[in-house]
Amino acid sequence: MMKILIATKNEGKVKEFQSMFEDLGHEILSLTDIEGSPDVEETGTTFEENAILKAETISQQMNIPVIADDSGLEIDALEGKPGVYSARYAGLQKSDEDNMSKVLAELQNVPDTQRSARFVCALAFAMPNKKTIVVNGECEGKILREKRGSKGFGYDPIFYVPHLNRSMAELAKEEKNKISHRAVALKKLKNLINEEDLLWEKP
Ligand SMILES: O=c1nc[nH]c2c1ncn2[C@H]1C[C@H](O)[C@@H](COP(=O)(O)OP(=O)(O)OP(=O)(O)O)O1
Ligand SMILES: [Mg+2]
Repeated sequence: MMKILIATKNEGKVKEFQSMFEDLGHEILSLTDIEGSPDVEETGTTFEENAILKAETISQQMNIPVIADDSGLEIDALEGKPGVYSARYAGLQKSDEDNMSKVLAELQNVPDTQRSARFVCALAFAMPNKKTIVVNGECEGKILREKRGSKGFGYDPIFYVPHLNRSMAELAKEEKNKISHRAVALKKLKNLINEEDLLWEKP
């Protein structure tokens, strides 16, 4: 078993990573376990840039392998917004409720046929003295007219998953962790890590 540090302070992400790494039997730590850990400023303009920034900063500081996740919601009717600014869309207090209210208000007059959106996730895996690996995942859906469900985190209650006919917040965690942008990206990362024998024993 290995300890893997996820460079995030988002409890929702931590839970999902813990659950998705269960099969490999690794212990998942996050910045919420480390007192006084720094908040890495997300100065990038793409998910990839921010994921690399978070992973490399923490990996260099702690001298251990680190995975960072930068993710968000792209809404076509808003030309891709909130995008990389998803967490702070309604302000620096980073409130999921305020962010969802802002999106719902902005889409009030947008018809059902034009409410397409996707969750996007970039994962960066930074190791001391090795080249950082970056992978991406997406999950397509539509923005609902009101919140539905109470599972998950972030924008999940207003994100409708057409092929499951439920909102992301109505899915059991096992269901979300099969189809989410984060799950798609993590699967690619696990494959790369195994292929290149980078870190941990093969499952
Ligand atoms: O599966 C998801 N379900 C719903 N919403 C989601 C999801 N994945 C990302 N999101 C939203 C939450 C937040 O508004 C933004 C991530 O922002 P992002 O900067 O990557 O994360 P964060 O600031 O919460 O934590 P941290 O930077 O410490 O990892 O996208
Ligand atoms: Mg952030």
